[in-house]
This record gives sequence, structure tokens and C-alpha cells, in this order.
Amino acid sequence: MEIQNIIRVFGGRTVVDDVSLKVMPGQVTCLLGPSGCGKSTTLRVIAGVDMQDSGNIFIDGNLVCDTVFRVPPERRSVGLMFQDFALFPHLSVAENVAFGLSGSRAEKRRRVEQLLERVDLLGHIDDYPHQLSGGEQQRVALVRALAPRPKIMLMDEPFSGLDNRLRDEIRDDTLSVLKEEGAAVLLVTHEPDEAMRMADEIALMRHGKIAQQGAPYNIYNAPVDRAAAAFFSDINVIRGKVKNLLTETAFGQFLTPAMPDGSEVDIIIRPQHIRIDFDRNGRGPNPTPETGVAARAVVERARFMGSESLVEFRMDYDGTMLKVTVPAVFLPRPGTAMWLMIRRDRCFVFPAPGHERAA
Ligand SMILES: Nc1ncnc2c1ncn2[C@@H]1O[C@H](COP(=O)(O)OP(=O)(O)OP(=O)(O)O)[C@@H](O)[C@H]1O
Repeated sequence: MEIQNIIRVFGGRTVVDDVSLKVMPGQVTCLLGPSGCGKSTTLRVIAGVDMQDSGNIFIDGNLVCDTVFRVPPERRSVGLMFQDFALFPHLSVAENVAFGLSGSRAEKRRRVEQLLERVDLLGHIDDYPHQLSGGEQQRVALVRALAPRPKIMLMDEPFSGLDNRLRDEIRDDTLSVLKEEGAAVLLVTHEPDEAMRMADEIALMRHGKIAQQGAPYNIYNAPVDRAAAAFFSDINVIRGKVKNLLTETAFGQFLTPAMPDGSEVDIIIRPQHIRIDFDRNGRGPNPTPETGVAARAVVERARFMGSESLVEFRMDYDGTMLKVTVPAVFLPRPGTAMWLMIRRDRCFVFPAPGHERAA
């Protein structure tokens, strides 16, 4: 499935702003972004329940919609699964799953049984939706959408109505069924964890535009800007001023060659990429090429979070705060002096807000 330069305007406001995207068979692409950024609208346009103001949509190499020509939703070979999955209450599970199927009775029955068996619901084949739990209804909705073997599956926050533990299980199950069926999947979510868990490819959306697209690993490890970095985890921001192509910080100098003298830069580091060392009578560890210079800081607060500890430090250098996570129980007393080192290969350097043009 490919969409090219999709634009959708509501009442003078451009909600989807020149979005292009490709989703390949057998791949899950997550459209990830904060509430209101235009994800659902993009999905609705692809499904054909809404129409773009400009741009083209292709499925399997064929144009299904531009601003003149339009294939109706039911002929786009698209399966839909939305948060309010709305099974037909007056139809049995078997009838729900068979709803969009064509072919002989026996063929339909075979497909229905095969899918229900795949999601462990064959025993509920003659039940009605109200007799099923939320998770079971969700699985019926999934196989109902997949039954006619759509080329594209469009899923809008399909797991958000489920409680946490059930959600993880259903996500994993759904993912393996989707992979077996081989459809191209576009899944909308506002949860970074869900995207990291499900996606082969993430398209990060913001203010109607795709801010960045790539494999989860790349998006996480090479964010395009500060907001993209901050979307996936807490971040620390170390601000500095460029002088002679270098920026001086508590952790030593950083090369910032793309930035003009006098402009401000933000050096971003995630809390798990800061190392902690002990104070040795006022001295810290020696500098290394990997971490640069260590900087002294004082513990302000320490909390155990379950799988890790979060320690907040106040830097001697300039009084700013840094957050550090440690994958263990580590609860130093407030006021304890320690030394911090940052993994330089995990730092991202961006122009500070207001200094973007200078870069
Ligand atoms: N039919 C419509 N008429 C007018 N405005 C609309 C319409 N549909 C959506 N919008 C507006 O477009 C913006 C984007 O909505 P959309 O549902 O695409 O966002 P989203 O990223 O999916 O958010 P969420 O995760 O909250 O669903 C919102 O501000 C919404 O109010």
C-alpha cells in the first residue's frame, strides 16, 4: 500500500499535511504520535470512509483514490479493526467471522473454523458476543477483519480497551496471526511501547506530518530532533554554547562543527546511558575516550521503580538536574556526592530551540 502526498483539511485547518507512506506485505508499520496529530484521519482516508483533499492512494500498484477517482471502501481489499470493534451483537461468533466472506457454505465454514482455531476460540463458535470477555471479543474482531484475506489491515488503537496484562498477550497473539496471514498492516497508536513491540517500521507523526520513519531501533537510536528523542523515554538535556566549533560542558568538550559560534546546542542523553561512579576523597574516575570527563554531582532523590532505580542528581558544574536509571536496587542517600559519566556514543546533539536556523 502506498499513499502519496495526502492532505486533509477540516474547516481551514490542515490535519494531515502532505503525508506519504509505503506499507509492504507481511510488514507492520505503526503510525505513532500524540493525540490529535492526524493518525486516525490518515487511516480513515486510506480505508475510504473519509476522502483526502489531495494526494493519491495505491493498493497493490493500482490507484484506488485520487481527488477524482474513488474506489468505495468495500472494494479496496482493506480489513479494519478499530478500538470500538463492534461485533454484530445479534450474530453468533461464526456468523460474525463469516460476515465478509464469499464462496460456498462449506468453504466459509472451513475458513471460519481455521481462524477461530488459530485464536483458540473454536469452542465459542456458536456463542454470541455478549457471552465473551473483552479479550475474546477482540480476537473475534481480529479474525473477522482477516477472514476475507484483505491485502491491507488498518488498525486504530485496537488494544486500548484492554487491561495491561491481557493487552500484552493479545498484542503478541495478534502479531503472529497478522504475520501468518501476510497482510500489509498499518497500526495507529499513541503508545511508543506498543509501536516498539509491534512494528517492523515506525512512522512518527506530529502536527499532521511524518517527522521520522524507520525501523524501531533506528528511530530510538537516531532521533531526528529533541521531540523525537523525548517521545520514547525521559531525556536529559545538557545545554551549551558553541565556541570555535566546540561546546564546553560539565563532561568536557563536544565537537559541534555544524553550529556557528555563539549559538546554543542541546546535548541529549537518555537516563540509562549515564554511568555512576563513587567519590574518592573529592576525586572521580579518570577520563576515557568513551565517556570523556566525569562530572561531580550530588544525589537529590532516589526512587526504586520496580525493574530499575531512578536517581536524580544536581550537577556541581551549573546546578542543573540530571536523571539516571540503574537496572537494580540503588538508593544512595540524598546529599551523597558521586561522579557521572555519559556515554558519548549515545548522545544526540541538536540546536537548542530558537537556534535551529543557525545549524
Ligand atoms: N470530521 C472532522 N471534522 C473536523 N475536525 C476533525 C474531523 N476529524 C478529525 N478532526 C480533527 O483533526 C485532528 C486530528 O484528528 P485525528 O483523529 O486524526 O487525530 P489522532 O492523531 O488520531 O488522535 P487520537 O489519538 O486522539 O485519536 C483533531 O484535532 C480532530 O479534532
